Amino acid sequence: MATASRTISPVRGAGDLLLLTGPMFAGKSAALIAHAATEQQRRAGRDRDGGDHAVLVLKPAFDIRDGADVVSSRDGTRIAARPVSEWPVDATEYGVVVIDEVQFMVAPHYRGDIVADIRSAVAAGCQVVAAGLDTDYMRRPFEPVVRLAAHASRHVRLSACCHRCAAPAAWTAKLHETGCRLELGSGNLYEARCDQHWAAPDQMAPGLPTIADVAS
Ligand SMILES: Nc1ncnc2c1ncn2[C@@H]1O[C@H](COP(=O)(O)OP(=O)(O)O)[C@@H](O)[C@H]1O
Ligand SMILES: Cc1cn([C@H]2C[C@H](O)[C@@H](COP(=O)(O)O)O2)c(=O)[nH]c1=O
Repeated sequence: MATASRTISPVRGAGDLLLLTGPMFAGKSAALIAHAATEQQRRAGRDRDGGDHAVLVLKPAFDIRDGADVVSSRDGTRIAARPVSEWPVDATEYGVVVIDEVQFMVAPHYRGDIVADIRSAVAAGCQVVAAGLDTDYMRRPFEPVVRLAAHASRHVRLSACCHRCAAPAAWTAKLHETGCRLELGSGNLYEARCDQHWAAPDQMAPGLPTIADVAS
């Protein structure tokens, strides 16, 4: 007697886009990694190829902050990722495509239009999860992220804790002006700030204690 095939691969339903935004330190990468890991586990047991073509994790090749081929969160979690500077031709072979730091996917770091690329993947049936900063250190919108919001079936805006008072922080502040809008960095150059404590680099109050200073 013939046994029924255990699975069909790749599993393909209706595509959709989940967008995760917020300032730095808000947990965007942590949420993205958790989502990718859950989908990898769920689909590994279900897909005929053991999940090899289940989840594709992408990051901009420009972002080498924590290693070229990994997405990592400040909470210590990490996941292997493919660095890209254009949309990969095999992306639609995957059921789920997860993308971190989508604000960097613009010229000269990315060839093409990331919003159009993601929309094509969704139209082809991929579940896309994208994370990125919605605003820069001057609170100016990051264009691809704001455009993506118009196409997201779900949009979750996360907040961080203000580095100055621990209140919910919607903004990122840059500690000194360098003249670069796109500049890799972490706590050395940026802080999460609430409405009360956000300031442009040239307006930074010197000597203001951080929550770390207050706690120690
Ligand atoms: N000011 C802060 N506000 C919130 N979380 C912080 C802060 N500073 C450090 N963290 C840590 O950073 C983690 C989130 O980091 P990460 O996932 O890298 O965020 P994002 O990708 O949004 O920058 C939190 O779970 C927490 O452990
Ligand atoms: C505000 C701001 C940030 N960046 C850079 C700094 C980091 O390398 C990333 C954000 O990483 P995270 O995972 O969200 O912490 O973006 C920038 O280039 N320009 C900015 O205005």
